Amino acid sequence: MNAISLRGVTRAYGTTPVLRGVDLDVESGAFAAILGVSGCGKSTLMRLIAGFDHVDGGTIDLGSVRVDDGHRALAPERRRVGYVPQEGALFPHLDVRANVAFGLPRRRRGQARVDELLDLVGIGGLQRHRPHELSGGQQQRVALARALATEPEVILLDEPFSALDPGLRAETRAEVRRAVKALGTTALLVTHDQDEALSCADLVAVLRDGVIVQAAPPRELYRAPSDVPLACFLGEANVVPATIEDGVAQTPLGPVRLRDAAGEGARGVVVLRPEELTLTAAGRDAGGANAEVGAVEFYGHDARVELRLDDPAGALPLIVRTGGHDAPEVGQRVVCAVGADGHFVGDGHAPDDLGRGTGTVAAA
Ligand SMILES: Nc1ncnc2c1ncn2[C@@H]1O[C@H](COP(=O)(O)OP(=O)(O)OP(=O)(O)O)[C@@H](O)[C@H]1O
Repeated sequence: MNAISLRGVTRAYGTTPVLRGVDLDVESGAFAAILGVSGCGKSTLMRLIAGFDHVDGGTIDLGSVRVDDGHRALAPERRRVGYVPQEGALFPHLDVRANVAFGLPRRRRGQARVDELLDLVGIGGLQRHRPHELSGGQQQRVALARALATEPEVILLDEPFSALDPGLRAETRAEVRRAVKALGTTALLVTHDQDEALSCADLVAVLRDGVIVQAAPPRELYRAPSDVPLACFLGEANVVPATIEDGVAQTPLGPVRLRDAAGEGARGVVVLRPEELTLTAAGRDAGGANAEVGAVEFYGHDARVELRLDDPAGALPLIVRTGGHDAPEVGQRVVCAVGADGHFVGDGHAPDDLGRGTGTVAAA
C-alpha cells in the first residue's frame, strides 16, 4: 500500500512552471527523500502534499484518500500529515513541554504523552527548557515531537537539518529516522544534500526540471543512475568512453564487465566511482592501464588521487579513492585497474561536455 502517490502533478507560479508532471509512489512506512538542487521545487511539492497549496493538474493520494485532484482539495488539518520546516518552528515563549503539547488534542495533553514523545526523539528531561536554551538539533527534535503528536500517517521533513553543523546534523538525522521508524510513520524528507539522502532514505527520488528523473533505493541510484549528469550529481564519477564488444565495455582502462546488459556495438560511457578503481605501483605485474599521479589529497583514513591515464586519444583524467596507508606520491607512475563492474550509459544519455573524464556537477 502506498502512503503517498503523486500522478502528473503540475504547479506553476504565474507563467513559470515549477513542477511539470511529478510521479511518485512512497510505500507505507518507508523513509523517502526528494533530492534536488536549490530552487528545483522541493518545498513546492511538500506544500502541495501538506495541503498549504493546491495542484494545477494531476492528483495527490494519501493512502486511499484522494486529497487533491486540481478541482477539490482536502484541508491540511484533515490530511493526517505532520510538517517539520527548516527552522523556527517552535513558539519561543513556550517551554518544550508546552510546544509539544500544542500538537496534541486537548484531551491528550497529559505529561505522560509528552514525555513519551520526547523520549522517543531522544531528548527526555528537557521539558522545562525554552527553545533558546536548546541546541539547533534539540530544537528540531522538539519540532518533530510536536509534529508526531498528532499521530500523522505521513511526516514531511522540509530540509529540517540544513541549519545544523555537520556532526550534529548526522546525529539528529539518525535520531529522527529512528523515531519515525519506531512509530511506523511514513516520512518524506526533502534535501539538496546527496549524502543525507543516500545515508538515511529507503527510497531517493531525484527532482530535476520539474519531474522525478529517477526514484530508487540509494544503492541502486548510486550504482545505476539513469544518465551522466545524475551520476555526477550523486557523487564524484569517472566517465570513461566505452564501446560494447563481446558483452563487455572496451575502455581505455581495459575491458570492464557491466552490471546491466548493454547492446552489442553500443557506444557511450562507463561510469566508475573513484572507490571502484584500484592503484598499484608501476612495474608490478598487475593488469590495468598506466597513469601518472597528478594530485593527492590525504585524509588519513583515505586519500583522493587525481591521475592522468596514458591514452593515445589524449590523457584521460581520473579520480581514485585509495586507503590512506597506501596513497601514492604526486608524480608517481602507477597502474590503474577497475575493481568493480561498471555502469554503462548509452550515447543518448551522456552529454558531450560530460562525455569524457571526471565530473561532479551542481545540477542533477
Ligand atoms: N509563492 C511563490 N511565488 C512565486 N514563485 C515562487 C513561489 N514559491 C516558490 N517560487 C519559485 O519556485 C521555484 C521553486 O521553489 P521551491 O521553494 O519549491 O524550491 P526548493 O527546491 O524547495 O528550493 P530550496 O532548496 O532553496 O528551498 C523557485 O524558483 C522559487 O523562486
